[in-house]
Amino acid sequence: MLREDDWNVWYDTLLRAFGGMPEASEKRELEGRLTEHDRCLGAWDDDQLVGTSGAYTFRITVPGGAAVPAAGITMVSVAATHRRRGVLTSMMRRLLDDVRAKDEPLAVLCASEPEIYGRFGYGLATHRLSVEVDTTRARLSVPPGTDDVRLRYAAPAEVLDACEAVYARQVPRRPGMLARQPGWERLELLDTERHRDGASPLQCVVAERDGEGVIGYARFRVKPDWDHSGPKGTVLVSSSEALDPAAHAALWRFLFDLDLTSTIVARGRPLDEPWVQLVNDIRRCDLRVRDELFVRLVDVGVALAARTYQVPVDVVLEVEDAFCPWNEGRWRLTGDAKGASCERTADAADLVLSVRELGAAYLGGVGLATLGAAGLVREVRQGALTEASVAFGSTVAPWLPHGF
Ligand SMILES: CC(=O)SCCNC(=O)CCNC(=O)[C@H](O)C(C)(C)COP(=O)(O)OP(=O)(O)OC[C@H]1O[C@@H](n2cnc3c(N)ncnc32)[C@H](O)[C@@H]1OP(=O)(O)O
Repeated sequence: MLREDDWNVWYDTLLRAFGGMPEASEKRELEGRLTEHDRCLGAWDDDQLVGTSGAYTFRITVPGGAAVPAAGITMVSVAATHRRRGVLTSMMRRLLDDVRAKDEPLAVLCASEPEIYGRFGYGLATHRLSVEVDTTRARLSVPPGTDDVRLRYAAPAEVLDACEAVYARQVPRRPGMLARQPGWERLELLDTERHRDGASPLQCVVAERDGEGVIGYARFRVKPDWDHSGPKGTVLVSSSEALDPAAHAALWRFLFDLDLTSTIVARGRPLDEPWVQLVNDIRRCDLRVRDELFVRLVDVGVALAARTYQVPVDVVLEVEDAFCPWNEGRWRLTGDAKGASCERTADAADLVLSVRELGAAYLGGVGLATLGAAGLVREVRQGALTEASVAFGSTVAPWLPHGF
């Protein structure tokens, strides 16, 4: 529990661990408001604060569309003077015990470094696509209906509610997305000098169709540049959502065609980004995959029963979980596209795996068969790995549009 008086020293301790750059006052103020002070931890050495961490009370979309309670572990730092003495380990112990006590079946986080959290049972469940497109060469062939979509510029704050309505309709459609908590929409509009990094203020274009209102939006900045051969500006895309293929194509064609620019940079797109299928020259897009969301099943039975499965599945999982031993043992998972149950069983195991692999596969973005091929899932009953892998899959790539 963080006392109001401790907030500034707590936040400064956190910032110092990330290099000590000061935050713009509007960002600091917003972070202060979004932080759940009753879920923050501090580690103290006498009167010296040497560790910070906390949790947000989220709901995350899982395959099938349910919004499942998940603790968003965040703001983890240990003072460099006290590193590698187990401070993070003791804070994670406390955090996960608290998550369990609150009956949240999942803990999720974005890692500063991917190596840190596997030891605590977090598996890498979603990835993000980063692109740097040479728009002097890459062009989009758009689907029918694209020209019926109207685009207009709008001040980002003025159309925020309409954009949020689009966002809210996307949340149940894609595993990994977080139901927006009050206040979080303001993060999307933060526009400090640090955010701009030499580019323009945040701009917004909304997509509309007669009778339907706003059906998509793109927020971006433009960084102008010129050399001896002419203009070579960059479009920096910060967020974009669209409700249908035509709106998506219209927005991205606009971004590709902006005058005086020759590059689009977008850092956090879903792996199944549709415009990638429309581009004439994929080699000009420089697609890179990065880690995004790590998932930890805190209550294996509740978590596995909360999602649905692409095809009927009946499998006994033997789960290893040294850090949260209450999950260890055998679980019978029975489910299909309508629902599932997951109960303890004394039956023989079909698959043996650690809770980390279960977390990686949970949102349907990483195949159990892929993990099995890496030697991380052991198949005891022949055929069980393929059956379970197909059932756990998702037709939509899981994705988290923003970090936390
Ligand atoms: C969700 C988030 O908020 S992500 C942000 C994480 N924070 C940062 O990256 C800020 C800068 N770094 C730090 O503050 C710290 O170095 C932390 C928080 C990453 C680690 O804190 P520590 O107290 O040093 O970790 P702790 O001593 O509990 O280490 C536990 C184990 O993890 C390992 N470990 C810890 N950090 C790292 C790392 N960055 N890379 C690789 N291994 C690591 C330790 O070596 C140790 O391994 P061992 O058990 O085999 O000996």
